[in-house]
Amino acid sequence: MIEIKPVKNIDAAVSIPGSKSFTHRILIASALSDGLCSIANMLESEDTLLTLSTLKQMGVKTGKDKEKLIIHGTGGALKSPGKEIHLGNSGTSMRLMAAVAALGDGASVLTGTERMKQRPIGDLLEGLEQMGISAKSLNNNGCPPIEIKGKNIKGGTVNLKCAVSSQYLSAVLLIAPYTMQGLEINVIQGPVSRPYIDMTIDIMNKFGINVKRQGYEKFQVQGKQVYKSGNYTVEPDASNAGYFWAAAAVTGGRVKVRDISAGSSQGDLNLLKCFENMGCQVAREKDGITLSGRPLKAIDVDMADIPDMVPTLGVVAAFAKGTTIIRNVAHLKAKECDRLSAVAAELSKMGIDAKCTDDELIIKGGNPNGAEIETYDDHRIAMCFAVAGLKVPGVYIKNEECVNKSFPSFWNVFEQLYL
Ligand SMILES: O=C(O)C1=C[C@@H](OP(=O)(O)O)[C@@H](O)[C@H](O)C1
Ligand SMILES: C=C(OP(=O)(O)O)C(=O)O
Repeated sequence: MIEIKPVKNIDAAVSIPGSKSFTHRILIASALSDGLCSIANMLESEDTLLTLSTLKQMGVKTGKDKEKLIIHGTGGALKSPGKEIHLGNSGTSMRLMAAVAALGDGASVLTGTERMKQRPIGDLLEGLEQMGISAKSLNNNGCPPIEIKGKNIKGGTVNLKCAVSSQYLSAVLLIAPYTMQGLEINVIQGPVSRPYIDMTIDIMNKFGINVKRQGYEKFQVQGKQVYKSGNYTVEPDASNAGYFWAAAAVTGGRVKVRDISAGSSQGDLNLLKCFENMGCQVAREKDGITLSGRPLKAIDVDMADIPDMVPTLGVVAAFAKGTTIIRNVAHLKAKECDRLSAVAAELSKMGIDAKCTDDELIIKGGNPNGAEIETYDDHRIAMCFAVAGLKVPGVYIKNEECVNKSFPSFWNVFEQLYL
């Protein structure tokens, strides 16, 4: 357990490690590419290392060139690992690698933590089956462990439900170039978390693959193609930058996150718009983005597209004047923990009137008190409640090492707020 000490007059500039979502995608596209790829500034965290080690177990060779990771592309010819693959509680690894495993030469079994065994994947398995892949939930409950058997994937038309997770669509898109007939994907529910689909297509384009699309409803990719190898640099993680802008918002200070660009396809940058609507000032510059805190007022906001920023905004809302309503976020119940209940419970411990419905979080701003915060083994709960402790004495974060999932250096960067 770690105690967070309050701090006044924050005026800091911080650097954030590479994006988790881009790292997963670049690792996969590189592994399936036609030659040598180099990756600079990749995120080395629990989750991204799970994706990398799974690729290695599927026969992908890697090396190092100074700080860069080198990946020898396989052209899409993967071998099946021959033993169960553990993907921890990394939903992105589980969903994306479920599709990639179909390129293996035999069966692959993917599993994870007890929580992962409760996180749904059935709609993706149905989609994979429509492409001619055998995809089974081994406990017949639409959750991991799963068994995938593919090889020469037929492709064709897939009707995909993406009301629970956009990762199902990203997964199917990423292997679409490796199908025989190409793929036409019709999204028949959702999608939630839409910017992650744009990020997937962004990476596919950078690796030389064209995706035809009609909004978020229909996607077409030609078959029998291979990703082009090249050199890639991972941009800083916008979701993890959010905690540092939140620190400025809550304390009335100023924090610059270096090297993050307002033009990025990372949807979580839209958290900044929420903070502006709450009264903060944002300067989007060439070398980074700075947020200056001001007196906060409540907002009414739809966060379906940026689920990972809900806990962050929830904590900031506890310090705002009025009642904040965060709408259309049912998918938060299927994350590392049930994040709607977790945020409401921990804010309540801090003396804040906070409650959730099936798809909303409702927070009445006030004067939070200190508390021992339960983190539910969820990195984002640990990081966003740490922000509250910058303003309120007596905030303790339990199991603080759970930040390793996406941001192992979080506590070191956090300390820079005290300099
Ligand atoms: O594709 C991705 O990289 C992600 C998609 C989102 O999940 P959902 O689409 O399940 O909401 C997000 O919560 C997760 O952290 C990363
Ligand atoms: C939901 C998250 O990750 P994943 O789905 O990859 O476990 C997250 O990082 O907040």
